[in-house]
Amino acid sequence: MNRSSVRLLHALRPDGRNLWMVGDAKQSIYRFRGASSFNMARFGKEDFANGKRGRLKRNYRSVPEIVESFSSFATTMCSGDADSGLEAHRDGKGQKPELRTVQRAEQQQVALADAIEQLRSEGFAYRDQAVLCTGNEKLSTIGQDLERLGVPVLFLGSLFERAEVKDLLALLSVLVDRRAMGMLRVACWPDFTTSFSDVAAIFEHLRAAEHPSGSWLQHVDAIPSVSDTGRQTLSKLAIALSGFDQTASPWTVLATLLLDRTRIAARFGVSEDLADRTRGIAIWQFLNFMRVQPAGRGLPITRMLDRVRRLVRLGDDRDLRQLPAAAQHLDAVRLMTIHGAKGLEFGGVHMPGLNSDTIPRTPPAPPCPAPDGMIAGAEGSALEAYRAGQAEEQECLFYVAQSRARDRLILYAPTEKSNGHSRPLSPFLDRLGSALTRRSVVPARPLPVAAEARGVELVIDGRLRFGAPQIALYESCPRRFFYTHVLHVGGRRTTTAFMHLHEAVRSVVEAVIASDVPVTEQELTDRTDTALADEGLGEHGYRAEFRDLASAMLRFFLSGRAGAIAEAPVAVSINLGGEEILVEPDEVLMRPDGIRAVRRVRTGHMRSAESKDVGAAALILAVKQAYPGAVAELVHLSDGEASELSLSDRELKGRTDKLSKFLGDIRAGRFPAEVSSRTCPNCPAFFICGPTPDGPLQKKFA
Ligand SMILES: Nc1ncnc2c1ncn2[C@@H]1O[C@H](COP(=O)(O)OP(=O)(O)OP(=O)(O)O)[C@@H](O)[C@H]1O
Repeated sequence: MNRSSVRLLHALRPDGRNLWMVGDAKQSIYRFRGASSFNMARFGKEDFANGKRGRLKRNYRSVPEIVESFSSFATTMCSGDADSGLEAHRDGKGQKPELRTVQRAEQQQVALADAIEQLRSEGFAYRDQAVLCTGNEKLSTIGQDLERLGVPVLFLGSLFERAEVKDLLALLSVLVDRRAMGMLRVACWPDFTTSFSDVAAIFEHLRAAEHPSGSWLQHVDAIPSVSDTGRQTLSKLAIALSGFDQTASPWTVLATLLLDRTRIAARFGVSEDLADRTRGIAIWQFLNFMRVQPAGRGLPITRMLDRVRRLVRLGDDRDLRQLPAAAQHLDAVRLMTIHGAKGLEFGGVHMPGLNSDTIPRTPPAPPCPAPDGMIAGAEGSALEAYRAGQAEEQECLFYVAQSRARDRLILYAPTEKSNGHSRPLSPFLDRLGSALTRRSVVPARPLPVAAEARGVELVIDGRLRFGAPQIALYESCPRRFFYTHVLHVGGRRTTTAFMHLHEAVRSVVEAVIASDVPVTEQELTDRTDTALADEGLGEHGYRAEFRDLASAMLRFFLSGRAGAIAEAPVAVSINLGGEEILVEPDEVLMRPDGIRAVRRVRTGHMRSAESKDVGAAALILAVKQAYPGAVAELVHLSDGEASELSLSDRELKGRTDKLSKFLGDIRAGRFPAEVSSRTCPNCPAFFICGPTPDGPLQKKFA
């Protein structure tokens, strides 16, 4: 119930006669669409005066032990009161809710799988058990872990992040990507298994000369250093894709490939394995998505891929997460968000992650809060109202989750962080009173490692050598670093006009640094215009705005050089345990105050971690080594700011140790992905990120 629904009711029935409303303030979890317990509280008073009010006190669903647990919690909730408890209608022969603690996070999923099997042996079918979490990302990980542990789950998750769908996206991308990075995944398909060294040979071949996208498949004999088996498999792939090129329709390509030219769809169709059935459903859902694509200009596959990125970035793929009704009969554990489970009930409910950093969660302040005083019934500023509402909703979520359980409720929490420090339990647990039993469990088996988390068998000839910005990328996502700087396939693909603007500014900056004579105002204007035109922005609808932006950035750049003497920047090589980090300052200035500044110039904005990351540490180390007494500066032209880097000795030591560790991890082939639904859709490797082909990969860096 939100304010709009109250107003609508008012318009329909101003006097409130014959209106009947039922609600549970303790289950108000729809704040994001304006529903709150406040609306319920005033419904029969202010909104429709003189309403009669009653309380429903009997719970028919759960065993008394579980009712006692959430009722005791309810009496302490913001939206509850001393009379919030319920009486159980069922007989009291049930089991108390349990908290099962494990030491480390990865043991939690094993404990969960063990408990699911235990309940099954007690007579609760998989389909009568649910795992509830607050968010889809967590569910996705749990779902994959449970499948690896042999527990069938009913959960699609984000369709485009599912392995079998990514496999298909990667295959389609091979037709439109000149560098064919999708081969990394296609080479892992049972139908087209290709060794890592053969895939690396394809990448090498495509880098050496320009080939129209996908055309190389018709000439596999021309690729040097591919093994005979590799050639045979690639010919099979060429036959499977024959007749299709970069202009093909994605639906036709996949329907033909899956149904006519391979046994892939048939295999999923006849498989008895529940995980295969879910994969089949995901592919069916994906094909349906592809069949109807909005009209537009450009290559259909590229357009579809761009649309997928957009949908995931905006979280607009929600409809595609829904399982079709036909899947509901499958005997598999339900994985749901608490929001998704509202209104449902299960014999056994499992709730992992009962830690203080998970529930209650304190979300960051909203970027655009409602104006103060706008939220009816709220006290304090808009931000305080937001915080209070969030705190209330976290309690409600926990209440809803518990009250889904008919017979068994099992909660889980790890007690140790990955660094060995203790990980506090959720404060909500203490509010369940004596209704909760607690025990710590030690699962007998380990969690099997996921295919994509396995290391890469990297054979490195000589030492490692990376630039400072490259190693900084390893810090933000080791997997992206692997694609970009080890395999050299992850470069930027689609460039926007805005990116061209930055390229134009960059080229003027480089020209200014390279030139010995100071630049006049007129020259700067001319150079800016030429650079913008070279980048294809001369006729752009926003050319005037782009020109203003470029001029402001370049003026700021020149103002930083005023009165300083520019020296030729030299690259500095830092040796770390025999490996090498190369730092190339953009410019070195002797300032009028006699201080030398070694500067890194970027056209964009400064990222929040940039002044403290390992790239910054490498710049400081380079300055210490080659320019004693100088200061290191990060210049960001979009911010109009130059910031001097300062790391305490302790911080610098920490970052240096980190740099050494990263180099060690790279040598050992460790490239875990830093998965985030916010940043991943922007990554060039979004569609291919995952497992790598079998076999060793030879590399030489220095
Ligand atoms: N009078 C009754 N006698 C026996 N069982 C009942 C009765 N009313 C409801 N139940 C059972 O209790 C359970 C909960 O009922 P229902 O789903 O209608 O409640 P609810 O208030 O909508 O629950 P929630 O809001 O928590 O999802 C169901 O299994 C239902 O069959």
